Amino acid sequence: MAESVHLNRRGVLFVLSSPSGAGKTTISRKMLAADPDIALSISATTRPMRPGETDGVDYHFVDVDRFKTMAADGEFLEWAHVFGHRYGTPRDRVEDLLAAGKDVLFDIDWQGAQQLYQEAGPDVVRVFILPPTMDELERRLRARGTDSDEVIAARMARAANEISHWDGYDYVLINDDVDGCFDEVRAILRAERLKRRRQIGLIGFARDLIRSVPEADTKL
Ligand SMILES: Nc1ncnc2c1ncn2[C@@H]1O[C@H](COP(=O)(O)OP(=O)(O)OP(=O)(O)O)[C@@H](O)[C@H]1O
Ligand SMILES: Nc1nc2c(ncn2[C@@H]2O[C@H](COP(=O)(O)O)[C@@H](O)[C@H]2O)c(=O)[nH]1
Repeated sequence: MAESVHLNRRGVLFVLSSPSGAGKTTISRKMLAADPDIALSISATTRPMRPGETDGVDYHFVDVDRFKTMAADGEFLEWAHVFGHRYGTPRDRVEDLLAAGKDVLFDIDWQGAQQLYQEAGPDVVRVFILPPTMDELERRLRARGTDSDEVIAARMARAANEISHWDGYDYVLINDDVDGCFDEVRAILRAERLKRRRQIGLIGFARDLIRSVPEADTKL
């Protein structure tokens, strides 16, 4: 049997953004459950914890002073104000995951996606998730049952602004059906992992293959 070949590859920084309620947390959870090679970047936030959330799992819940210190100390890869609170991506966890050979999943808004792209360029893959309609977006926010009417109104008011950044993304999906959208997200990740520029040592591997043919005609 032929020897199997394994090339290492650069990790993917996989960003999911959407207006609040379109379903990125739902899709993220499915991805993490289905794929041991990708792990979640756990953001720090100053927003209050929701029922069902766990500190250190869903977010690191910190107060404003702590957040400001972390930002001043350069602990964030990116951070932004969203819905009147601060949210940021701690640098250490992302670097540790990449060093361990994992891909990293980010559930962040368009401001974070832009900053991350400035930091890490083509290692970043940006996916934007749209709701099928704005009525359905509001229905999902209400059905989630985690936010007051006031919070839901603020999120709906901001949704159009968030959607207006759709063209800053590499892929745009409509989350009509969760399973269908999840399949599309997985297909994107699978294809992105195979991209030539992510394969470390591919140039040398191809060159050695060519050189291993003594009489090779490499001229066109
Ligand atoms: N395709 C879908 N059809 C119906 N309901 C959905 C679909 N996708 C997600 N939902 C539901 O919509 C609600 C909002 O989804 P979710 O919390 O994943 O949104 P989100 O984009 O992560 O929001 P936020 O930015 O506020 O965290 C949840 O109750 C989820 O179960
Ligand atoms: N720029 C960043 N945006 C983030 C980060 N973590 C989460 N988010 C985004 O905030 C909103 C609201 O999230 P919610 O959990 O309060 O509903 C949503 O769009 C998230 O994607 C972050 O570290 N940086």
